[in-house]
Amino acid sequence: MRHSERYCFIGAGSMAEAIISGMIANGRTEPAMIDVVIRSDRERLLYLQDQYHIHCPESQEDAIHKAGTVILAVKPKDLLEALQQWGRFIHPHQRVVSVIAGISTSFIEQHLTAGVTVIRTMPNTSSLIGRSATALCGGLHAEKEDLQATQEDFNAIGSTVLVDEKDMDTVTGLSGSGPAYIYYLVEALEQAGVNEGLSRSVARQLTLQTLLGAAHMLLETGKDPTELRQRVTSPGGTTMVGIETLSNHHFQDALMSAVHFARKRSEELGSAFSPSATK
Ligand SMILES: NC(=O)C1=CN([C@@H]2O[C@H](COP(=O)(O)OP(=O)(O)OC[C@H]3O[C@@H](n4cnc5c(N)ncnc54)[C@H](OP(=O)(O)O)[C@@H]3O)[C@@H](O)[C@H]2O)C=CC1
Ligand SMILES: O=C(O)[C@@H]1CCC=N1
Repeated sequence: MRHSERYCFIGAGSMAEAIISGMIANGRTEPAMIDVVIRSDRERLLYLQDQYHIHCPESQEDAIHKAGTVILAVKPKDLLEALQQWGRFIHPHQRVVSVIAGISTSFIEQHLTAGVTVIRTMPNTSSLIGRSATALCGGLHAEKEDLQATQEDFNAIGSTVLVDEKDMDTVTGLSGSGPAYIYYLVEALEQAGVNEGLSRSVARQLTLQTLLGAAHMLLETGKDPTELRQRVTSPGGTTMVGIETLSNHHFQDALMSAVHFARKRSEELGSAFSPSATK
């Protein structure tokens, strides 16, 4: 016997909600097939049940036990407690999918019954609207069908790519945290427009459509970003001055450092949870 179609989320925060919302909206599963296990925040559970009409389990232990896929969606610092609290209800016929930054599949495997399939993923909050960029890798017991099924789950909320586990920290620094870098950029562009005299609503509309248009240009033309940038940059024109100014402020270095240090932070989060940590 392999997996049931039920999903059980351990953790009811922003990432759990983003995935639940995306999976329901995209028809990957039905609200009645989803349970959420909480630590203490009953109001949050009631909110999710009200908002998404997800299942209301009689017992949290049962909800975990009956699921085919158990999704670990707690903060790294809460993982050990969550595994100690709920891990004993997880059995080897289930698939455990972690969305937790920094934590290795081997650490999770070590704290579950021997043989449980563990998949490590790194989605992002754009899951909420079906636009996540998710990378994933399998642990020791993950078979091709487990990776395929998890890819199908996450394809319902965006795109997926399989990577080696050694690359998961980089992925976390790039596309896990990435939406925040883009929002930061948008804040600055919008504010720049306001500083130069535009109304906030006009500045926002122009910024967002520029962002959207550039993303679609990259996706739909398949052209290299350097080529597309050069096409905007007329010799002696405005863009040239803008790009020079960004370069003088080490704009690209700043982004590369952001990804580098976010990756290191992901590694640090994980190093507190090495597989040798006591069971
Ligand atoms: N936010 C993001 O953009 C992304 C986050 N992630 C990863 O997703 C994970 C969750 O992040 P996020 O959703 O932002 O965090 P939140 O703090 O929003 O949610 C964490 C949830 O876990 C619950 N929780 C903690 N301990 C337990 C427990 N023992 N049993 C059941 N539930 C428990 C918390 O409940 P309570 O409120 O009671 O503490 C809370 O509902 C993190 O590991 C993060 O690395 C991955 C990709 C992107
Ligand atoms: O900031 C964090 O730690 C999480 C992981 C990736 C995005 N948010």
